Amino acid sequence: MSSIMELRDVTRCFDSNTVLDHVSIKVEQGSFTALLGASGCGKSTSLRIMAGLDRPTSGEVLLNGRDVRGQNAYERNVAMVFQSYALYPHLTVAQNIALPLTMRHLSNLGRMPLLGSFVPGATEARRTIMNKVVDAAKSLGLEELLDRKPGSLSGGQKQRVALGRALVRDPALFLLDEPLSNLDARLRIRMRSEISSLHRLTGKAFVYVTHDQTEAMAMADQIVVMIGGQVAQAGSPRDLYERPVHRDVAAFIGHNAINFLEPGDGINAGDSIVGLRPEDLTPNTAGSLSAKLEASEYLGSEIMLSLRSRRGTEFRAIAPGDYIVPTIGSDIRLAYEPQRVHLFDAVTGKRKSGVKHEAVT
Ligand SMILES: Nc1ncnc2c1ncn2[C@@H]1O[C@H](COP(=O)(O)OP(=O)(O)OP(=O)(O)O)[C@@H](O)[C@H]1O
Repeated sequence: MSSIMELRDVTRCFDSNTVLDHVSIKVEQGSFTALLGASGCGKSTSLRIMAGLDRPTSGEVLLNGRDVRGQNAYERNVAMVFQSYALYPHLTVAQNIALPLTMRHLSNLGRMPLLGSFVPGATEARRTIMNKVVDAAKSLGLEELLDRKPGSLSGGQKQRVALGRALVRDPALFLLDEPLSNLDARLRIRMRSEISSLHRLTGKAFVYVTHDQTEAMAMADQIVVMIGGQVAQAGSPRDLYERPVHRDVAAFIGHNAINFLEPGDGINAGDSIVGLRPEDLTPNTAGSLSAKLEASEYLGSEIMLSLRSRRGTEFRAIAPGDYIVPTIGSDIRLAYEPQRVHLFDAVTGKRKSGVKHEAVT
């Protein structure tokens, strides 16, 4: 498959501050790529460079295989959706959605409400634009709101208008910068599936910036994990969950924070750090790992157990919802599948393979 967008060895410095450090990212045609990482890791800067709103200090930016470093944002066929919606408060929903088309297809005079009708071709152009606006509004459930002003809309509706404005441009690439972070948790989940549907509907590539791993896991087919201005790992959600190349990636991915156990915590893996997810560790009287039970949280379908190793490390395990929780303070045994153990170098944090590990009983 060919890339619609590629950052090739991009570095971006602001004075002496290197914000992107030799970043390479490939976005395939029609894919959904999430740029995931903590605040300040360089996600937005990468997206702005893709959009043409910022330029790399060195490295290449390829849109459809062509170097676009010399092109401004408006010359690239990409649409960007911001967290802040960036809507014009004095324009109606229809006018906000139509804006990129009116700017492109109507002259200053043609845009004027009355005089515009005397400009040759303007009426026809307006009709075409209105049809596109109505189509976009239909696919986003905004038909009823076309005459309203942004001030009277909810956060979710405003974000839909911002998406509509991107949609009417029929761009080659959609760039979305934390578009859901101003919404409450329930609406975020709903909008998440709406954005996924929009992606399927358009068949275009989406690049989506987020610091929320759940969002990235739920929507993306490629996740690019960025740490400190570098790409730590790029791959499918499953790759990243099952084979994180670094302990920091392992710590970032997964609904429950992964446990890191050190030598002496009960699993002998030489001097490696052992990564074991709570969902891969469960109470079992025949289990090989022993720990003190410190607390339990009943979550309905499962019970989250907080434990402490004999060396003093805190970690967590998950028991099924019908597990009879022993007295707090007692020692319990836990089992895990050996293939679910991740081993990381204690110094570099890099994933190790081929190192044996066994429980110390
Ligand atoms: N115009 C600028 N001038 C100086 N420093 C900047 C500029 N833009 C970004 N930075 C710095 O670059 C770093 C990366 O910023 P960026 O916005 O790309 O991070 P991010 O991962 O998107 O973070 P967030 O999730 O908080 O938006 C930050 O330390 C930021 O302060």
